[in-house]
Amino acid sequence: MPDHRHATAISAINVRKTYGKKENAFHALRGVSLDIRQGESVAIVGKSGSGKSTLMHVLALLDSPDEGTVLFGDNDVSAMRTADVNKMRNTHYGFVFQQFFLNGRQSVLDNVMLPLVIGGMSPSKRKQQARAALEAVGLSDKVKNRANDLSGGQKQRVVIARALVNNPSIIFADEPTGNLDTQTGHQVEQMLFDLNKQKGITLIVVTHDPEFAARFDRQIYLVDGQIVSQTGAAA
Ligand SMILES: Nc1ncnc2c1ncn2[C@@H]1O[C@H](COP(=O)(O)OP(=O)(O)OP(=O)(O)O)[C@@H](O)[C@H]1O
Repeated sequence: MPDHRHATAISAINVRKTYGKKENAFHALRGVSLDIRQGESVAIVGKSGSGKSTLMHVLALLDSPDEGTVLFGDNDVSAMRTADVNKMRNTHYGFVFQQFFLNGRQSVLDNVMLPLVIGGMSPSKRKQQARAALEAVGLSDKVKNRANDLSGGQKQRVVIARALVNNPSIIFADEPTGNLDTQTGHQVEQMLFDLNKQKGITLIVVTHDPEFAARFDRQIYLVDGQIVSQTGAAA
């Protein structure tokens, strides 16, 4: 068996991203290169406007760079067709993003099943997988509740269950504890690290919180769209 523990999960090579044109152009990423190993936990940190979310979106294949490339394993994403990129993202990635809201009027189960509906899985199989994901985040008793009728921390656990439901190899999270009180935030943090350590899921997180960032294998600091330093045991 090949040893995948130190294999590269994602690479960015000289990635540049500019918003707007001419005198309104804003260079959000100015030549970012990095490798993230399978099973690694990485925090992307930096001031507001430094390019954290832009980098996350590019790595997560939700946005494409203007220059440079992203590799997912051995796949050069810039050479792939959009439909294949979408399929790869849907199969391998899980998202804990604030802009991917839950549908408050739908049941918890329906919300968690959504990525599998998009992936075309059969109804009985997707129900089974969604229940397993909800069990993993301790919400088996809320399967039938409307998502609106949950606390903030429970909602975030539903979002994590939805991120987990396709058994992803990577989870991307943008400020996953941003709207939560300290104690609930710590529970959500712990849940993400447990998935990283126990299931070997690569974890890539944007955060403003220095204490949270310090718990990752590596911290990547962005200033004005460039990586200025990397710290941590894995740096
Ligand atoms: N769609 C867009 N159009 C124009 N400018 C944009 C767009 N998206 C982001 N920007 C600009 O690019 C820069 C980087 O934005 P980004 O969201 O990546 O920063 P961030 O480090 O995640 O910030 P925050 O911590 O405030 O979320 C910012 O100055 C922002 O104004």
